Amino acid sequence: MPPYDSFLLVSFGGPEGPDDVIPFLENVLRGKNVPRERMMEVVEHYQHFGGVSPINEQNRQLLAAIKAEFEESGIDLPVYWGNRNWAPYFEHTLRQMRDDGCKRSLAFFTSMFSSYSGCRQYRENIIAAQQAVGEGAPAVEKVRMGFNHPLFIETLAENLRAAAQSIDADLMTTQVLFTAHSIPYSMSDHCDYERQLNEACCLVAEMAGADQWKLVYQSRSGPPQQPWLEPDVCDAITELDDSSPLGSLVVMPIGFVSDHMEVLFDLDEEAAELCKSRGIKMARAATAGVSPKFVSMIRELVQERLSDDPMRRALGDLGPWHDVCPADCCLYTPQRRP
Ligand SMILES: C=CC1=C(C)c2cc3[nH]c(cc4nc(cc5[nH]c(cc1n2)c(C)c5CCC(=O)O)C(CCC(=O)O)=C4C)c(C)c3C=C
Ligand SMILES: [Fe+2]
Ligand SMILES: [Fe+2]
Repeated sequence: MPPYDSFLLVSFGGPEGPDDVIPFLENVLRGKNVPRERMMEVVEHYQHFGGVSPINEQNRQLLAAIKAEFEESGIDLPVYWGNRNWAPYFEHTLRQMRDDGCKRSLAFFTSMFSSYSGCRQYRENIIAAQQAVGEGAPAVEKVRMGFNHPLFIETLAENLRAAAQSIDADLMTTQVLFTAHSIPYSMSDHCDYERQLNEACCLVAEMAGADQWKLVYQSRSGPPQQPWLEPDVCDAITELDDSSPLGSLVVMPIGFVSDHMEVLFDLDEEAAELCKSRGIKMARAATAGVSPKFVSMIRELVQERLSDDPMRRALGDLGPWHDVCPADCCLYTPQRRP
């Protein structure tokens, strides 16, 4: 194998104007069992913010921060960026990389937890793009999942403490809700999504000194008869507040690496409104975004693959995740509508 000669940021993509919203969502939902009405609801969320998702701008900033971090650490790899659902698409990026002479690339996926969507589907997308580019397309290998990396856990623990401080809440007594994207059981049954999420929540809560926490879900898209991971964040707030008034609440979107539309709408609008109507003081903790420790974690995940050193840093009980996905990693057999 040739040595690694480039870095690829692999992400989701988002619309950059009102006319992009429907074609973007059609890309997202291709092959997924999601009713058209749910898609139209999400169209409204995006249009509410002018049809622009913050995710692309966040990825541009992340890429610039990674480039600077590599330069500072003496890592001599050019950086590239490709998306699943919006430009720059993988095919375009891989073609550019081939033209620039890249043969073998290390990729970071903007998903910290294993699932079809965050692991296997990206690998399938990259294979399809390599086939489309044809002869000379670079090989792409992903770095391991970073859900239990000390620098990820430290970043979130700091953000959790800052959110609690912003509403004068004591984390020893305040309810914390960690949220992640809900997925259908047909997906979660074949991956370690829940196990990794629970581990990361435990580690962040322990490091931040948060005693009362719960993992909940958001952004469910499936038809009502299909089971998806629960409870939903708003149902959880209602239930907890009904059983004993919450007073204050900290919500941390642990399943998302940046403040994109799902965070802005489902948490900063919907959950915040619910809390306001119930007199609950709510703070939403920041995502990892481009915080220096998170960028350093990405650099460390790359550096460990460039060296022969088998050392892999990880906190908790699950150990460092695999460098190379096994054949059955994150399978998904969507139940299609008849
Ligand atoms: C069957 C599973 C999923 C459906 C249906 C689904 C619909 C859907 N998702 C978005 C927007 C985003 N989803 C993101 C992450 C994400 N989505 C799923 C699963 C489904 N989404 C998972 C398991 C994950 C986490 C792993 C990952 O891919 O990141 C993100 C974040 C992406 C990022 O890079 O941060 C967005 C944005 C929409 C609009 C949508 C349809 C209604
Ligand atoms: Fe999603
Ligand atoms: Fe996987």
